Amino acid sequence: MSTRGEEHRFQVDLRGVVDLLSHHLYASPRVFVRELLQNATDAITARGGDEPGRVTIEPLPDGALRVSDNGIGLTEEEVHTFLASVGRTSKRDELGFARQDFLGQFGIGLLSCFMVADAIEVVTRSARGEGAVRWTGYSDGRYTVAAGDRDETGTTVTLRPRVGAEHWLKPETVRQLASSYAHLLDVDVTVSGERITEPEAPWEVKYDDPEVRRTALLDYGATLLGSRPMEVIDLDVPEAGLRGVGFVLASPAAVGQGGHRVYLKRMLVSEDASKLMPEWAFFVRCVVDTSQLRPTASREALYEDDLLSSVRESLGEQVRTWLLDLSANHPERLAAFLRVHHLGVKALAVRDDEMLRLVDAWLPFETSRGSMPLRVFRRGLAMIRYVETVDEFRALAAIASAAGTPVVNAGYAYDTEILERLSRLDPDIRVRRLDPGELAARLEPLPAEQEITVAPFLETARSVLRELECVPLIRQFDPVTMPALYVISQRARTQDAVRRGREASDELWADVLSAFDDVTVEHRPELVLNWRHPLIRKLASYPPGPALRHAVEALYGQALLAGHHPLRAVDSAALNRSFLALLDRAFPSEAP
Ligand SMILES: Nc1ncnc2c1ncn2[C@@H]1O[C@H](COP(=O)(O)OP(=O)(O)OP(=O)(O)O)[C@@H](O)[C@H]1O
Repeated sequence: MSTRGEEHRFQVDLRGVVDLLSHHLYASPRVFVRELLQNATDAITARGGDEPGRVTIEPLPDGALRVSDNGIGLTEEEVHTFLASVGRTSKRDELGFARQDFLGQFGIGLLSCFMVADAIEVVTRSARGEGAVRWTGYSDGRYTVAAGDRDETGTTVTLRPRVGAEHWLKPETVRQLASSYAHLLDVDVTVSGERITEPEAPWEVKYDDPEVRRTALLDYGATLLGSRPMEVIDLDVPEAGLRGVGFVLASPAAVGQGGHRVYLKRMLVSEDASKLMPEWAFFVRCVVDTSQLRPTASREALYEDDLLSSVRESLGEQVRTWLLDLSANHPERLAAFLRVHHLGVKALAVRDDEMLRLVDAWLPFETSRGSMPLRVFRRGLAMIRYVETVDEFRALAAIASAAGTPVVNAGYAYDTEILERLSRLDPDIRVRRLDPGELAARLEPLPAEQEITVAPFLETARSVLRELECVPLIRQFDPVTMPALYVISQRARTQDAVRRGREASDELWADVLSAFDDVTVEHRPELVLNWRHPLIRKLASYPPGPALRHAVEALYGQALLAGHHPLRAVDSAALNRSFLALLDRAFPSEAP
């Protein structure tokens, strides 16, 4: 037996290959139009010279489609080599890399025509001389070569539709596909005699007035996006031969949603390309043309390589620069931007320090000092305090601010995470959730001699509130319009939760939970009565008795309601009881 066996060649079954392409490579048969156009433009590039490139697309009355170019053409030998072997291409160098001038590189593009055609006829005449050649390939793998009938250099490809795929070759379909793929090509492309190519990419058109250019580009964005974008950003990455524009959407977008329109050497690759921009720039939709990025084999997406990742970085940088320029020179436009995209920007600020900085400097937060960016709010404060719910903010903002403890309302999505991350911008920034208990402790007590005079009233209040598991305090605070404030400290809240859990659970759990219940110290919610309120002063001078007890219950209920605290059954009962009793006192007898 010889060590070196007989050599054989692979037999490739064309039907299997086409099946593979149509089911696993291309998303839709529509790409055959692009592959034909790409081959034609590559051939025009290969020919060079001064003659303007022309591609003529003609849907024929019998349902066939004819695509002609005045490119370099093929000799008979090349026809055998390139058209009849899968994976052969004239556009790769010896090392297998795609040559700079062409987009084709795999030698499979023409096969995509078999998704819509049973037969492909190529009539070609090479610029290198020789006569014209006619090659006809069939989807079952046969092909024929004969002398062709063609005088000018170039190639004509004719597709005869396969049964069921006729609609792909219809004039309207072809026109629409060709113009979507090829409208930016710098060769002349016509469909049924109508020119579909534009002389220049919209972002390359020169204008004397930058405002006129901006308006024209925004109009262009409107036609692409279906609604007018709010801003347009020029994009330029020379090392990737990339130029284009980014449109800032005028309505809120979600992170990771919607892609970009990418042209490769002016041929559309994708209307929905992802990964071109960093994730945080979710509010931008790009339209770019690049000469250096690589397409995937289907040419429907960009190949993820080092160049793409450096492009992404540099585009992100350009959007950042634009944002910084906006904040420095057009604050009103930045404000408009944030009004639309604040939620997305906040979502990113939780992960991206640059966005965090932007939020800190520019995004208005609701605070007890009014609506302002955090950077302004925290000026001169050793500690940023926030409350976690909108209700808590409504209840505490005025008091906190009067007590010299300004607070931020962190009751909306991402607020707490953003606040807790602020120290990443500056390690000196300290942030803490406001504990209402701590706030109560900061309210001003009464002078000692006054304390003594209010002692009897406080005693009545204590006995009324004991049943409601609450303790009274008297302090003087602003706003004077607030008679009483219900305060539940974080520790009281925890203790309360444990107790409620224990009541609702079985014995075993009750034992487990009681281990957490620090019985040695009672942390009760507090009802802080405001000495500055005239009603409280009046009540303090009142003799103890049922009227005073009902007044305390009513104040308790009102404070719960004002702070949007949940009402337990006992709380509602106290509120009802006091309300009716006080009404009854207001109308002691029948009307005269
Ligand atoms: N219109 C044309 N004019 C001249 N040569 C052509 C034309 N169409 C195809 N060819 C030749 O046929 C070869 C194979 O074309 P095909 O479209 O299958 O692959 P490709 O363009 O080389 O690569 P890709 O698979 O990436 O498109 C090309 O390399 C080219 O040499």
